[in-house]
Amino acid sequence: MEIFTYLEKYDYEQLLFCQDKQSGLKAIIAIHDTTLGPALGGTRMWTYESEEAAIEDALRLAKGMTYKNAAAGLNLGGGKTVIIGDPKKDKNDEMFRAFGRYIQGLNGRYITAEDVGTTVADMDLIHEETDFVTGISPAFGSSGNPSPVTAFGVYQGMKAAAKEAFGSDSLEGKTVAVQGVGNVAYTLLKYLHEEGANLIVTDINKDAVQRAVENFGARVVNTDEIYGVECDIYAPCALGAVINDQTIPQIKAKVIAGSANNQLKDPRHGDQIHEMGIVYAPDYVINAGGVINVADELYGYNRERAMKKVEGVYNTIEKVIEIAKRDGIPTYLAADRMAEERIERMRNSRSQFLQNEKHILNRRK
Ligand SMILES: NC(=O)C1=CN([C@@H]2O[C@H](COP(=O)(O)OP(=O)(O)OC[C@H]3O[C@@H](n4cnc5c(N)ncnc54)[C@H](O)[C@@H]3O)[C@@H](O)[C@H]2O)C=CC1
Ligand SMILES: CC(C)CC(=O)C(=O)O
Repeated sequence: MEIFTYLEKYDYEQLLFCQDKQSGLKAIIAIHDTTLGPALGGTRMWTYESEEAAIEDALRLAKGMTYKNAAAGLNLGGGKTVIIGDPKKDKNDEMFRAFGRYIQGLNGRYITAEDVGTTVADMDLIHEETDFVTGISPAFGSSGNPSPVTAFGVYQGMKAAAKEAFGSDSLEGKTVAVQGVGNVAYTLLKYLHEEGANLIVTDINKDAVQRAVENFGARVVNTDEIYGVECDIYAPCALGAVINDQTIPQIKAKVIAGSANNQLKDPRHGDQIHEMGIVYAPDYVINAGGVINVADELYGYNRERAMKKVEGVYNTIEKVIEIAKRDGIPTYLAADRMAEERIERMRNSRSQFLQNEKHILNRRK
């Protein structure tokens, strides 16, 4: 990859490589756009096939955060970190402390939180070195683990998409195929089970699948069978690029609504599912609950206020569907337009993000 060509093409502001030999830290922080405010996005720890794959993931995820935060109405820009390593084997306290110092060095241009492979305990270690971290332990006045709140937002967005596809937002009796039964999906399954949905699940982790069977009566399928199962709603809740040339011909669902980031392998896959009449709830709109929740920490965290805002994911999905119908475009494009228009309006009145006391996480103390 020609890095500067890529950065220029998609208008990235900054890409940082952070290395600490002692702890084994190899982190990549990507800051896409800070027009709306400091870049807020989680830290993913993953075993990447190559350094190039890690860079690409950081860049794609950071751009996704710009759009997510803009579409959610947050005054925040987009950034993301990936740490190269196995979250089950390669973590140590010094690694997250070293990473925290790198974040501190950015002086508020980037604020982090959890993502796949990182936990509240990891955020607490980062917090030893910097205040520019959210989703730390509630004992610090923080919001804690964002995953259950992300799940609540996905549940709301799924209902709004179901309303469009089936004429009612009730999920009772609907069959939902959930791919990945991790932190977000587990709580999502709980909401769906409580509403009387039939559940089909898959995961590479057998224990995770077993929990879903025991607690929610879910039926299990193999990981490669989930795309083609008979269902009303397909909920991708594992990793990205799952809507692609191989999977699209198998999909029987009328709605795609799940938490995974970057679900479309390429934009043209969004066009294809639109042509098939599938109601697609754009990933970064439906999964914004977590970031809406952690962003509330900037105002002194208030759980009730945060949950009220997350409930708004229902209305945002409705709005995206409305724009798509009005303009005769797929929902992924409608969401992009909505986000880009908001950023453009702000860009016209202010350019680069400038640190001020509003962005310092001192009010939660
Ligand atoms: N945690 C959060 O608050 C947010 C998460 N997301 C996105 O939602 C997705 C899930 O996040 P979490 O639940 O936090 O992650 P997680 O790591 O807890 O769960 C992911 C699950 O997917 C499973 N998995 C991995 N590869 C698979 C495959 N090929 N087939 C089936 N299952 C597979 C894993 O075993 C794991 O159980 C990710 O894409 C994440 O970026 C997006 C917004 C916020
Ligand atoms: C997990 C969130 C708090 C932020 C994030 O990185 C995301 O929404 O993908």
